[in-house]
Amino acid sequence: MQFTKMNGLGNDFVIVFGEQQLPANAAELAIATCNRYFGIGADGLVYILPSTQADFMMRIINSDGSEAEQCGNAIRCVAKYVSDRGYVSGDELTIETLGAGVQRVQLNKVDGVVTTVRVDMGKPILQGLQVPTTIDQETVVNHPIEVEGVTFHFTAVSMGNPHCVIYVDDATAFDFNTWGPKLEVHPLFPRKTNVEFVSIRSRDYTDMRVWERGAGPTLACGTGACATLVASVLNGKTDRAATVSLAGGELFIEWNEEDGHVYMTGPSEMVYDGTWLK
Ligand SMILES: N[C@@H](CCC[C@H](N)C(=O)O)C(=O)O
Repeated sequence: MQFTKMNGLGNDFVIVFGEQQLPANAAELAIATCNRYFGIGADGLVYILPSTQADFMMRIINSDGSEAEQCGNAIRCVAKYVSDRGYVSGDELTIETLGAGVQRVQLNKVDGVVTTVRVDMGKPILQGLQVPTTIDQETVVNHPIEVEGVTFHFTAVSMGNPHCVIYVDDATAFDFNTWGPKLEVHPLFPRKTNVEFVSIRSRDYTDMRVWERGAGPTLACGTGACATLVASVLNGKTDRAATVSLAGGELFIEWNEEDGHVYMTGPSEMVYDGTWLK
C-alpha cells in the first residue's frame, strides 16, 4: 500500500489515494498504521475515493479503528494532496464526506503549491438529539455534565461529528488528559464525543485543547475549532469570526450570519511518501 504522511497543524494522517472503495479491513489497517511504535504513527487513516456527487470523497478512520463522519484537518490535507499532485486544476473543488455532505473548498496557493485551504464546513447541528446527545432541546448550551462528582458545563455542537465544548480558566494549562477520556464516553453522548476545553482571550481569539473521540489527545481538531467558535457565539463569548489557537497552531473560523455556514481556514502539510509493507 502506497501512502502519504500529511498533517493539519500536527493532527496527522496516513493518506491513501487510488482505491475505488473503502477496503473491508480499513479498521484493522487504521489501528496498525496509526500505531506510533509498530506502525507509521498517525491520528487517523484517510482514504481519498471517487465520488458521484463531488470531485472526491473522503473517508476517515480514527486510530482506534472507528470511522468518523467528518474531519476538518483531514479535508484540508485531502484538498492539498489532490491539487499539488495534479488531480484537480483551478482554485476550487468539492469533497464529499460521510456525515457532513459535500463541502466546497477554496485553495490558496503560492507558486502553484497549496499553502492554506478555506473550507465551507456547512451549518452546525445544534438540536440536542441530532448532535447526538440524549437531551431533547433545540440547543444544548451551558448544560451541566457530571463526571466522578465534578460538574462541568458544556455546549453541544455537531459539525457532522459530535463535540462537547467546555469553558475552563486556562485551556493551555488544563488537565485534559484526565477529563477528556471520561467525557468522551459520557452517557449523555450516545455516539461518544470529541471534547474541547476552551478559554477566551478576547472576542476574536480563543485557546482550545482537544481530546478526540477515537484518537485521544491530538495537536489540533478542525471540526473542534468550528464547534468552539459556534459555542462561543451561542454563549456570547466571541464575535462570529475568531482565531482558535490549538497546540499545533492557529485556525481562523467564521460563522457566516447570512448563510449560517461555518468557514475554516488553515494550513496543511505533506511530509513524506511511503510504502506499507505489513
Ligand atoms: N481531527 C479531526 C476530527 C477527527 C474525527 C474525530 N476524532 C471524531 O471521531 O469525530 C478534525 O480535524 O476535525
